[in-house]
Amino acid sequence: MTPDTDPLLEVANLRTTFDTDGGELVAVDGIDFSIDAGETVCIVGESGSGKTVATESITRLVKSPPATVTGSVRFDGEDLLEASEERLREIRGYNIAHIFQNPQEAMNHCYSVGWQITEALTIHTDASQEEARAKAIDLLDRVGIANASSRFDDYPHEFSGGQKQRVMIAMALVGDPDLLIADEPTTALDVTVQGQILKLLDDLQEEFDMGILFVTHDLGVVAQIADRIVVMYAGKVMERGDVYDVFDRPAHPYTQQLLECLPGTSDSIGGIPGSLPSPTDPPDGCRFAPRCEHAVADCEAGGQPREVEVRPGQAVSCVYYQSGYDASVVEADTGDAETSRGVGDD
Ligand SMILES: Nc1ncnc2c1ncn2[C@@H]1O[C@H](COP(=O)(O)OP(=O)(O)OP(=O)(O)O)[C@@H](O)[C@H]1O
Ligand code: NI
Repeated sequence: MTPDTDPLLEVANLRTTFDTDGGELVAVDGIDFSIDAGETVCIVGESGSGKTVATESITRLVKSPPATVTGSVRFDGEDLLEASEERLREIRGYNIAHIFQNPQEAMNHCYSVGWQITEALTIHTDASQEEARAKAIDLLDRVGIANASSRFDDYPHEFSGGQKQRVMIAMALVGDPDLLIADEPTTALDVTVQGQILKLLDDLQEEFDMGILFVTHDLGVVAQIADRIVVMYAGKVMERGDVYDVFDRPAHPYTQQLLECLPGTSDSIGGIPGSLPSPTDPPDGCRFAPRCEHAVADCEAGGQPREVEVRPGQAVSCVYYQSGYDASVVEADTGDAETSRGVGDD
C-alpha cells in the first residue's frame, strides 16, 4: 500500500463539453479519479463513453474551441487546467507521455523514427544529439526493435504495425515520464504482440515507478495490468475500485454486464443490448437506467446517483446502494466456480 501522500495525478469534477451543431455535447460529465506513482489505473467502458476525451483533457490535448474543459487536474501539485500552453507543452513532452491508439496518425511520416524519438529529448532537456541518439537506440532496443541502431534512421513506413506501436512507446518513454497515458495502445495488435507490449509496460513501470493510465474496452487486458479500475459510461463514472474486487464482485449492473460480455463467456456475442444515450441529450437519473434490467422509477429521476462505498476502495453509483433500497437485488452472481480465488484480507 502506498503511504499517505498526495496522488501523482488527481482529477476532480472533470467536465469536457463540445460545441456542436446539435447543441452542447457533454463527453465527460464531472468525473473524479486519481493515480499514484507506480500504479496502473484502467478506464473501461463501451465505445463513446468518454474515455479518450477524459484522458486527452488531462493535458488539454482536446482542441479548444470547440472543447471546454473544467474541473481540476492536479499533477504533482500543479493544476494543469490553469497551466499556460507553453507549460503544458513542456509537461507533455517530458512529464506526462501519451501513447495514442493509432500510431499511423501520431507519427510524422516525413521524419525518421530516430529523429522523432530524440526530438522530445533535445527540446526538453539539454541532452546533446549524441546522448539523445544513444538513449533512443537503447529504448528502441528495449521495446524489442531488432537491430535498433541500424533502424534509427528508418522511416515509419518501414516498420510493421506492431513495430510502429513499439516505436510509439519508445517515443513516449524517452523523457522518463512520471505518468504514461496509453489509449488503447494494443487494440490494433495481434494477441502475441499485445502480450509482449503489456509485459514491457509492466517492466518499465517497475523500473521508472511510472503511473499508468490505461484506456481500453478489453477487460481481458485490464485483468492483466490494472491495479485499479474506473468504469465509465456516457460521461459518468459508474463504478471504481481495486481490480480484483470489481471483477469478483461488480456492484453496478453496467459493470456486471460488461464482465459478462468478456470474450469466451456465454453472453460475449453482441455485447450489451441497446446503445449509449445521446451525449447532447442524456437521460435523467442513472445514465445506464434505460438499458438496465433492474431499473425502477427512482433510477430515472434526478442526477446520476451519488457514489456509495461498497467495500474499502470500491464505490458504485447505483440507486440500489442508496438507503431505502436493497442492494442484494442487483448484486452479481459471479459464479463461484469461475472466481474461486480467495478474497484477500482487505
Ligand atoms: N472533437 C469532438 N467534437 C465533438 N464531439 C466529440 C469530439 N471528440 C469526441 N466527441 C464525442 O465525445 C463522446 C466521447 O468520445 P470518446 O472518444 O471519448 O469515447 P471513448 O470512450 O474513447 O470511445 P472509444 O472506445 O470508441 O474510443 C462521443 O460521443 C464522441 O462522439
Ligand atoms: Ni477512445
